[in-house]
Amino acid sequence: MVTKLELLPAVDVRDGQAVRLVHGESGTETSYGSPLEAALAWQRAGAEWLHLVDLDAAFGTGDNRALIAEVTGAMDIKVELSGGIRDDDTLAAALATGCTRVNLGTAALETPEWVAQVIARHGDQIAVGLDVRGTTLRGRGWTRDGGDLYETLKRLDSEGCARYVVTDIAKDGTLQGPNLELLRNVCAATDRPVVASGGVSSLDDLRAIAELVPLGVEGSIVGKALYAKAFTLEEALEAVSS
Ligand SMILES: O=C(O)c1ccccc1N[C@@H]1O[C@H](COP(=O)(O)O)[C@@H](O)[C@H]1O
Repeated sequence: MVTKLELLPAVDVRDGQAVRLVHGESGTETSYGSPLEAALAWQRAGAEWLHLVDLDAAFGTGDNRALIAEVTGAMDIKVELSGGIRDDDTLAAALATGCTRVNLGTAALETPEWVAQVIARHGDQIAVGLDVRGTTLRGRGWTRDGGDLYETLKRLDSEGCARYVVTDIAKDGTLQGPNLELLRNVCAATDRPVVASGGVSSLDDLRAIAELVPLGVEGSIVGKALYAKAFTLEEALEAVSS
């Protein structure tokens, strides 16, 4: 149980570049250069976590596996890895990078038996990404519906899932503020820690998410706001430090 909100600066990789998308839609990329440089910059700024995403693997347009392994290997901080981790081979490759945990999206919707097995086998190293539009989960690069958020949450809870990364797709990459109501509702539906994702635009947004720590929000992913220089990571860490 954390008392202070953890921040996870994001590095999303597409075609070898660090990018940000709007609503997670392919084709909306803004490029921010080298993923390794971005990750090292967040580490130098004091991050304790990195949220590293292979977008090509998530979209099914190839993968950046070697680069993701290079970036993870270069980090002294904890790494949460996601995108395209859907079977034994991709999970083994992800865990072999030395990452702290992986975040499963599509697999939790399409191959629930496999996900139950890997939760049982790997425990805290497995998080599930609940990527939602309204209360409908989306998989395969957020292009396909994958069932009801709360039914899936109930199933995953019963299987022992350690934590959830909750993304409001409508907010992601928009700088429109987080969906606090969604976070409150998910926290009310599970006793597992929740990592918030999508929409952070200001230090006040982070303070508002930090107020949900007593409800079960453990961390927040921060992406576009950092790349757009709405604030620095140092300022963000300071804002949630008490
Ligand atoms: O992070 C994004 O912007 C994003 C956009 C579109 C698809 C996925 C995205 N991110 C991460 O990918 C995993 C899902 O990958 P998969 O379904 O397991 O292959 C998701 O949890 C997000 O962390």
